Amino acid sequence: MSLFNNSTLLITGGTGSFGHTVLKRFLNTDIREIRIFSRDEKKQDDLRHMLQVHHPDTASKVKFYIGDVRNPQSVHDAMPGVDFIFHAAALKQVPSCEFFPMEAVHTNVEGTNNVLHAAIEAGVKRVVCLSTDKAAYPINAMGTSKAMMEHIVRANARVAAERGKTLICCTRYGNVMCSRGSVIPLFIEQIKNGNPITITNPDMTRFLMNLDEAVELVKFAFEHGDSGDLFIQKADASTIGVLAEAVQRLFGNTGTHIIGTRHGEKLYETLMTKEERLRAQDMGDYYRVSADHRDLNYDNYFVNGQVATEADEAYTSHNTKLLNVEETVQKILTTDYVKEKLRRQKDEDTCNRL
Ligand SMILES: O=c1ccn([C@@H]2O[C@H](COP(=O)(O)OP(=O)(O)O[C@H]3O[C@H](CO)[C@H](O)[C@H](O)[C@H]3O)[C@@H](O)[C@H]2O)c(=O)[nH]1
Repeated sequence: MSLFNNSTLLITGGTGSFGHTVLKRFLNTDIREIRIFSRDEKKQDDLRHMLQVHHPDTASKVKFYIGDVRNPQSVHDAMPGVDFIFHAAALKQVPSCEFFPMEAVHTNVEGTNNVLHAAIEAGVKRVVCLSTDKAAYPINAMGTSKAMMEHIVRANARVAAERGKTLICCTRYGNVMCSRGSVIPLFIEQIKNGNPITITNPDMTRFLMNLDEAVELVKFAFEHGDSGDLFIQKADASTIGVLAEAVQRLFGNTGTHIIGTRHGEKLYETLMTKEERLRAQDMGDYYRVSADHRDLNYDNYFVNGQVATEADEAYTSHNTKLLNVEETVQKILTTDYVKEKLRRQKDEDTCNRL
């Protein structure tokens, strides 16, 4: 019997890549209902049809709610009967949030607050919120809004823990390979169209994760999280130059074109700050960073002597293991997206030969 036995799971932003992967993982379990909450009726309709075609026996477990995390009433209306929430709804594109930062505030900051207030009010048992490495030492609007989201998670977790019903925690992960709007699908399309691939800066590094790993992290947080915890998955990284070569090795070389760093981009990402690293608990494949459970009466927590406040180094995509081209090829081959694109390419090649 799983932890989800006979329960209802709500996924905000449920029609995205993360939601699809959660459905793939949980649909055939003893879960009672998966509730998809999102804004776009077309994406919901596409998902509904996909379920009808590929999962006719279990499709009825999935229920669709049109709404927007920005709208507290729509969030409230989706809550009755919910046991657990994976909060994935977000604006996540760095350049677009730079141009429209208030939109990031509305969705990532206010939207998260709406979800957590509604969850606490409805007595939801557990909520896992999804954050990003861009929230650690943020320099762009998207990362800053996600950093604020993490603070809102901790503040609401504290209130919820006092009331004793809802456990709220958070996960933070790096780039999810082949998620919507990300660089690997762009490189593949550019190659397929015979164009050079556009590289911002070949020396930039990014943590690489696949969608299954992202879901695994959320599941780990769900199973092991205490109130206000932040969970981080250990991950390898690669430079964008190496990533580009790996994609070219699989799909062909149509040349490269350097376009320069985009608005708000960092040379490398930080998954865990120096301050968090000092108090992180190593849990094998994951780190747990517990919330500071003191209240505002600091006199009660007086400690003699000097207390260290930071580790020597943050955990970054520059100082984690950097994959070489072959290792990056193997890593990107773990994604369904790349496997499917290669299979189609092979079919097209066979057709052309006939
Ligand atoms: O034409 C391009 C576009 C991007 N890149 C580089 O490729 C890397 C990855 O770019 P993505 O656009 O895929 O990802 P970002 O690091 O910008 O992160 C974005 O995509 C992630 C998904 O993996 C998360 O959603 C994240 O929140 C979101 O900001 C970056 O170093 C970027 O500079 C290029 O070289 N050429």
